[in-house]
Order: sequence, then C-alpha cells, then structure tokens
Amino acid sequence: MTTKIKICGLSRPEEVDAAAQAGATHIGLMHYAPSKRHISLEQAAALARHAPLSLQTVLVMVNASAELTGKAIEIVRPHIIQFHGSETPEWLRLVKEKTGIGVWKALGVKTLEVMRQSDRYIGAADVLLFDAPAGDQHGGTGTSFDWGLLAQYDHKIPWGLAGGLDIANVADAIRQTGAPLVDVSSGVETVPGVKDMDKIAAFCQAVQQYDTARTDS
Ligand SMILES: O=C(O)c1ccccc1NCC(=O)[C@H](O)[C@H](O)COP(=O)(O)O
Repeated sequence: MTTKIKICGLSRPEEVDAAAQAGATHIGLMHYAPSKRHISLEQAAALARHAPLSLQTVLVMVNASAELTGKAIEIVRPHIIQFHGSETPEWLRLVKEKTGIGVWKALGVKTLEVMRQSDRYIGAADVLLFDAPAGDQHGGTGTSFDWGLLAQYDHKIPWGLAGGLDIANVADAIRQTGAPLVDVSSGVETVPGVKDMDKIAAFCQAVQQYDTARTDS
C-alpha cells in the first residue's frame, strides 16, 4: 500500500516544487490569520496554480464564515477544503453540495470517545484527519497524541494521521496505526512557517522506504 503524504503550511513556490519532487500527494495552504503559516487568498491561489497535477491542493481554514469560505474556494480553487475548527457535519455537507470539492475534517484526539464521535461525520467528510488536541491554536503545534487510540478504532471514514510527525517517527507512526495518509507541518520546518526542502525530501523518503519494506516482507 502507498501511504499518501500531505505537507502542510507551504508559503513559497520552491516549497511546492520540493513537495512534488519528493513524491508528496497533497499540499496544505493555510488561510487562518492567527497561524504562523497564514497566507493570503491570492498567495494561496498562486501556489495552487503553480502546483503540478501530481499534487492535490488542500485549503485549510478554521471556523471561517460562509462568506469567507465561498470567497476562498472561488479564488484559490483548491481540490479539497480542510476544516480545522469546530465545523459541523451539516456545514461540511452544505459546502460539498454547493461546491462539489473534496471536504476534510480535522479532529483533535484526546480520548477514544472523540474517535467514536467522529462517526457523526459519516456522509459529510471525505477524510477525517486525526490530529493532536491543540486548544486555541487548533493545529500545527508539532505535538503528537496517543496513537494507540487510532489503532483500537474501527474506522468508518477514510482517514489520515497528523500531529508531531517528523522524519524520525513517521515510519513508526504508520506501523503502529496503519495510517493511509500522513500529514506534517512543524516536522519539516527550520522555523515555524518556513519549510526546509531537505526535511521535506527526507520525510517523504522515510514514508516511501517504510512502504517498500512493507511490500517486500
Ligand atoms: O499549521 C498551522 O499553523 C495550523 C493552525 C491552525 C489550524 C491548523 C493548522 N495546521 C493544519 C495542519 O494540517 C497541520 O499539518 C497539522 O495540524 C499538523 O501539524 P504539525 O503537528 O505541526 O505537524
């Protein structure tokens, strides 16, 4: 099985190129003013246009108004929108119905109960992204959570793993959880908001080497 890889919080064309060359499948573009990775809708649109066809573009927003969400989708034209706040299944269904684009929901995981409650997104989210609980920051904190909660869960929606992943732990994270998609931001940065091209390459290589070893065994 080939693990999908999302590199999140990109802000420069050379970061997009590095993600594509390394074999990432998705790039995340943050439009959320309090984030250190926030970029304008115009910057996000330029990066989305720059991205080769091999990359799916994911616009990340947090509790945005209907007006801003509509405007953002119109300007950026992403393949997918990732909601990273307290957006409801009803809201996701509405966005899907109105725009037809892919809709992901991120959830901060503290307990198995959060995993169980994630079932309310059945028929609403195309993918659930399980991330570390991040309080007011919502995401991109570089911290991980108890992966055992994912391994114990009978997933009913396609899903991905985020939160504190890096070059050293990503293979183990996939082994422990069986994640079909991994998402990284802090783990491939020099400082918050600035991606490191070598780290992007090494992260993707760590995932690909794990996939190859798993196939061969
Ligand atoms: O990255 C941010 O600054 C951010 C802020 C608010 C909401 C979401 C945010 N990031 C979304 C992502 O998908 C991150 O990749 C994910 O939270 C994992 O981040 P990290 O632990 O830094 O790898």
